[in-house]
Amino acid sequence: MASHRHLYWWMCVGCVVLSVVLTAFPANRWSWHPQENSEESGSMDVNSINKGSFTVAVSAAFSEAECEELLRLAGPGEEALVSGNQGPGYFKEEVRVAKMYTVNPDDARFQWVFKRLWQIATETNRLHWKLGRLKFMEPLNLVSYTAAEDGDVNGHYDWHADLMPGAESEGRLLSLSVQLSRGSDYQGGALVVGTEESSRGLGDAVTFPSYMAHCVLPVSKGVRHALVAWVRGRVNSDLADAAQAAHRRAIADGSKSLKIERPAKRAQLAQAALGLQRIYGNHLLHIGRHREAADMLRAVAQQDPYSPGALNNLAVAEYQQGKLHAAIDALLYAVSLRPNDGEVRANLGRFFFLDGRLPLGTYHLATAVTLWHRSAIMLSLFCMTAYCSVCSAFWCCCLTALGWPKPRSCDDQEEASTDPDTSEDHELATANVQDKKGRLGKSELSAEPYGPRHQAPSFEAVKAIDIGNMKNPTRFQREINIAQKLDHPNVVRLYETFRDARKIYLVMELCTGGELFDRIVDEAPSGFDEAHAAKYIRQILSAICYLHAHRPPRGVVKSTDWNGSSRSLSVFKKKKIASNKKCQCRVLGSLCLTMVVCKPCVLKATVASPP
Ligand SMILES: O=C(O)CCC(=O)C(=O)O
Ligand SMILES: [Fe+2]
Repeated sequence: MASHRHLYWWMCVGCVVLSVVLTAFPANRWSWHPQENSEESGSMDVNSINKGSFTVAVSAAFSEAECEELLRLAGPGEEALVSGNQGPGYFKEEVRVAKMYTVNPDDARFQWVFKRLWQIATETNRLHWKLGRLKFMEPLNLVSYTAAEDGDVNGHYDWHADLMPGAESEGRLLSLSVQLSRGSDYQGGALVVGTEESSRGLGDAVTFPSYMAHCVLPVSKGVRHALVAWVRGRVNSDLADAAQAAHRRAIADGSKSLKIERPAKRAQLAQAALGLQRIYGNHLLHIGRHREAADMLRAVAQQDPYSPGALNNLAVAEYQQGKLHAAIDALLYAVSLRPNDGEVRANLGRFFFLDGRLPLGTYHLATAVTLWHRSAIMLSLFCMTAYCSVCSAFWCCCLTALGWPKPRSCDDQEEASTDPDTSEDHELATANVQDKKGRLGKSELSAEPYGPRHQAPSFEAVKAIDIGNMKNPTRFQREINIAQKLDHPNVVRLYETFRDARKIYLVMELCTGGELFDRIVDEAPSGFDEAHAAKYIRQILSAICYLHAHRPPRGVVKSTDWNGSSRSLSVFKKKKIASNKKCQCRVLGSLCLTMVVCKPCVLKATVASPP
């Protein structure tokens, strides 16, 4: 035991050290600084600078030969399916389908490119953007968007903003995109900033503030290559206003129906207006207008629950308002759509933790840990809590100081239940959410799986079932669907299900009373009398009546929680039961269901009225 404890300890310490090192690794370590590279590469013709509504373009910033040279140096690039990380607690998904080559600032072959881009950035900023002092450039991305050959997803980059929340002193200020393909070499694939399609001229460079919503439409034929750069500097508060104004303008103009394909499993098509709303919602969240952010993101999630990050950021916005349960609801729904999303899992784990549901929190954080290293800190905290309260208190303080969410206080709870808008919010969240098959209906967003907020939360048990041992997964899924619909005080509730590669997890109501049979045996000597029996039988029959009324294909009889109500657990086939001579019963007319343990009189056609 002692050696186990040591091992545990060292694992925890290792996790924490690794996480701190990874977190603290300076973001600008690979950055390109102009001071070290002050030599200019020729002057820029200001006449080649064209100002649009949302962009400033420099025509022919790179010659045809230079564009070819860049493509030759960069090679075919790597798959870059996942992108669009919007910072801690934000969301990553298949926002982008492209191949990507990263150009590091210390790569001698590309120094002239960095210098040229720096010149474009500083010049357009001086003349038009006036975003403040530009400090340095990040590694460059050479991206290629290809039309899909086999009916798969065409290369694209869904609506996003390039902002990096949290890095105020060295945030992204300006984004640059250089067109490395001829406009006639591909179809679709336009870079749209706000509502403005940018130039397709070979070698043209487009600049726009990094807060601006933009996307690359799907390439339906050929390939589009582009070189993308981001310039960083201090993000001042004026930017927030400028960003809001720009987004509002973009949303107002965003009536064009812009369609971005999603993989076949996601039937929905992203609409321009919706994408812009999502970006604006994220932006509101970033600048601390949580309530407005939640309203905006909720509206987006209702129309397109697959909209990247909408549900996750909605949850963050709800949490920021103290509505922890609403945040959990949104994340449960997000997890059901994207079980392998680390950001969503990490947030769900944290929120379950804050809600005092440690096993669920641990489960979700553990799932997230491989995808998002910061969760390791929280997981370590869980581990340490098990052994040393002093250490866990210490780490709690550290994490709180680092800005991790504080545990929900009683005041928060009060606020959640008394907030006059809660019900309205919730109603909004419930309406018209589409499930995976595109059906309209209520989702976990609306499921209120923890009971009304004014009630004490019920406790749950998680049952893990090995997928490998499952004989008939379709039948099992059908059972789950039925069980999820059942809601009766004497029928065990199935709140939620989720799965990983090997197991399906059933989050069920916790029944702590043990088996009814054991109870009878235990109590029999002192007297498990008729009155006692009648009480339980009445509860069982009430459950049976309910099940029968709902006509599920199976019957359910439960053990008890011994808090006064019995709960069904065992599942039997009706047919099988009907042919079971010993236990056949004809109670309540047509009812066919096995009583695991019951008095002979109950099995007769008539029963006495319950007391
Ligand atoms: O492909 C482009 O032109 C722009 C890509 C982009 O927006 C990005 O990488 O952030
Ligand atoms: Fe971008």
